[in-house]
Amino acid sequence: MIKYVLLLIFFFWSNQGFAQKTVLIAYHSETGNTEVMAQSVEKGALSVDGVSVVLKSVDDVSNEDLISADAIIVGSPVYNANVTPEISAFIASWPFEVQPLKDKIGAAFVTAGGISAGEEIVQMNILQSMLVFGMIVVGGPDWTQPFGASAVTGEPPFEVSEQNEISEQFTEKGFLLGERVAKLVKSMNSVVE
Ligand SMILES: Cc1cc2nc3c(=O)[nH]c(=O)nc-3n(C[C@H](O)[C@H](O)[C@H](O)COP(=O)(O)O)c2cc1C
Repeated sequence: MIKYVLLLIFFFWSNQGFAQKTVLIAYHSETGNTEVMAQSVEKGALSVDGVSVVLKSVDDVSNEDLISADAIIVGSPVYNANVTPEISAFIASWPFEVQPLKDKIGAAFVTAGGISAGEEIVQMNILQSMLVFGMIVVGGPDWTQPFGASAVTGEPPFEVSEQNEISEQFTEKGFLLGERVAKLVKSMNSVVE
């Protein structure tokens, strides 16, 4: 009898979403600011028990990383009110045939020199691209960060020093975004076709 109960538990664990979920955080950073935000997003995701987190620069992300992730959070610096060429090329390289990224959770974070000099546009660009891949896009946990997380790095009073000391107000939003995505991914079971 006990054998059948254990078998049943294993069946549910492996098929009904109890297997450990993975959050992939993929970012590009030239001067370190977006990397600092990515680390805050990572801390937030790691604060949720039972979720594994992979943090990588986009140069190191493989198709296998993308396909095996249950959630993908993309971070970009704002360049001329757009994602950087590296993030654009990264998203353009995502596998598309047979929709392998469909129903994965997607989220975005950015860093920008100026206040309202492109952050929301770039967050939305990333989320819009994710929608093309059939992903389920989410923002932060409340109205103060509806499109994900962003940090201002070049305009007073938020200019960062050479140590990339981003204001805690922004890193906290990165943390909350990572935490939200991890909580959501953990609560998702098998997805409807
Ligand atoms: C070519 C270039 C274009 C940029 N364009 C913008 C922009 O349109 N709006 C803005 O707020 N910041 C802009 N910035 C500033 C960066 O977004 C900002 O410094 C960012 O934090 C850099 O991220 P990183 O340190 O991760 O490379 C630009 C920077 C560069 C180098």
